[in-house]
Amino acid sequence: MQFRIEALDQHYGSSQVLRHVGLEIAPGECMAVLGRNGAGKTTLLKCVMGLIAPTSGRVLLDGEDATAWSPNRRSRAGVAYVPQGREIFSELTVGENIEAAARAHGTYGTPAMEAAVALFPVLREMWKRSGGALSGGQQQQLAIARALVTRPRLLILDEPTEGIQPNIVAAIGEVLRSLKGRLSILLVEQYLDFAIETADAFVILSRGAVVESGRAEAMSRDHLTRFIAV
Ligand SMILES: Nc1ncnc2c1ncn2[C@@H]1O[C@H](COP(=O)(O)OP(=O)(O)OP(=O)(O)O)[C@@H](O)[C@H]1O
Repeated sequence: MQFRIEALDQHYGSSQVLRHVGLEIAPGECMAVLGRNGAGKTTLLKCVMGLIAPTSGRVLLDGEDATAWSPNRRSRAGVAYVPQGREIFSELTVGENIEAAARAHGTYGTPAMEAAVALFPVLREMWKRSGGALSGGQQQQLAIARALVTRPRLLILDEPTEGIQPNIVAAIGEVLRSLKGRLSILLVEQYLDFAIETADAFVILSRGAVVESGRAEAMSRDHLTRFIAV
């Protein structure tokens, strides 16, 4: 998907949380958004998904102005969002979580559903367990698979590595890298090594504004660390 944000402003009451944020992701690439706590990263993702309306600015999906679209319409247009904290249905089984998403998007029983599940072998093993019985890392894998079942063309991830054991972080990183080329990824991430291994481009937010952006190969680890070190 061709994805672009133009001059996005967002306020909570009188406090301005996003300031003229602009960015663009080339089809099939991963952009990582870095920034300290409270920089506005989650707010930015919510504006992209349509969960909150920006005060001004535009969100463009394949060149179309989607700023006023509902989250549902964005989802049908190919945007999938994995929020921080994952928000899977913990009362439902792993299979039911996947199948509900697939039914809602017309992919139930299709190769697309099977392919999304196959990316995380643990999900088949745990198919009949309730979502709430999974470890945090397994829940994150379920949340990503559930997003992928919808066949997105833009995948939005809010801190997918947060609080997750290293071997699962590695598995998630491998999956994201394998998806590049087929879909675009907007990744908010505090874990710098993961972002460096995964992203093609970076945007750094500070107090709601983009203070730095560029191709991954042009940004050293030391340079990036300066912006996110507390
Ligand atoms: N619903 C809300 N009402 C008022 N202020 C909010 C609300 N949500 C977030 N904020 C404030 O907006 C600012 C940006 O928050 P946001 O969650 O987007 O930052 P973030 O970069 O994602 O931070 P974190 O890494 O801690 O999640 C913060 O100062 C936060 O306190």
